Amino acid sequence: MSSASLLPPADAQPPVRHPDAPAPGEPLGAHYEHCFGCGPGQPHGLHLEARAGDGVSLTAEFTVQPAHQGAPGLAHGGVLATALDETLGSLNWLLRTIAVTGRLETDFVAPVPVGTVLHLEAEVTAVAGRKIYSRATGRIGGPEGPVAVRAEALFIEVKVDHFTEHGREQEIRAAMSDPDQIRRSRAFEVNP
Ligand SMILES: CCCCCCCCCCCC(=O)SCCNC(=O)CCNC(=O)[C@H](O)C(C)(C)COP(=O)(O)OP(=O)(O)OC[C@H]1O[C@@H](n2cnc3c(N)ncnc32)[C@H](O)[C@@H]1OP(=O)(O)O
Repeated sequence: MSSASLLPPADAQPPVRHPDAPAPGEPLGAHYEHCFGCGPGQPHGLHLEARAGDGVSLTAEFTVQPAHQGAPGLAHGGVLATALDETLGSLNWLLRTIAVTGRLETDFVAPVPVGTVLHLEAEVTAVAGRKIYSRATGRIGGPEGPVAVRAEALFIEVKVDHFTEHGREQEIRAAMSDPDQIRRSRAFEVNP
């Protein structure tokens, strides 16, 4: 049961896949090397790998590591929420919109043991102005296995300034002098 703020308003529109979005099956890659969700430069990060699906949908996988435990041998709930957040955030690549999580509601349906591959799928359900509504599920035992976690979210579109104004200066400076980061950020730029 989702809260009222996750129900799209009456004037919401179906999402529109950007013409330059990666083709279905293509990996999306990391949006930032040091992202805890997807970055290759985070030793204990989730190293989540997402692939574009049809429309504004995607799939992703994340293998639960010993560093991700909450209880002995089981994934921490916050880490599972991170996997859902990252998966849902990756949808914005397909819209070519920069957006951050405003609200994330998570159901933990079954425990997820260490060593498990969490098979995630996510889709944008509606867009209303700056508000992007989406949902995701995570399954264990295979892409068709039982649901272990699910989430609904509201992402809010922001400008690149959101990061440059709020982020710590040393990381912002490092990111802005990294040609790969500039290339990834430009992918989001929308022509006026
Ligand atoms: C370079 C490439 C890198 C790309 C980088 C991509 C990173 C992805 C990483 C994974 C995702 C994350 O974890 S992102 C990190 C976690 N999230 C954050 O840090 C966000 C922190 N929060 C904020 O900065 C702010 O609250 C914002 C930007 C979300 C919203 O502030 P704002 O811009 O002033 O907008 P505001 O007017 O308040 O809200 C706009 C509309 O959204 C609604 N709204 C706002 N927040 C909520 C909410 N929590 N629940 C319900 N509704 C909400 C408002 O009612 C309003 O509706 P109406 O009146 O218009 O109807």
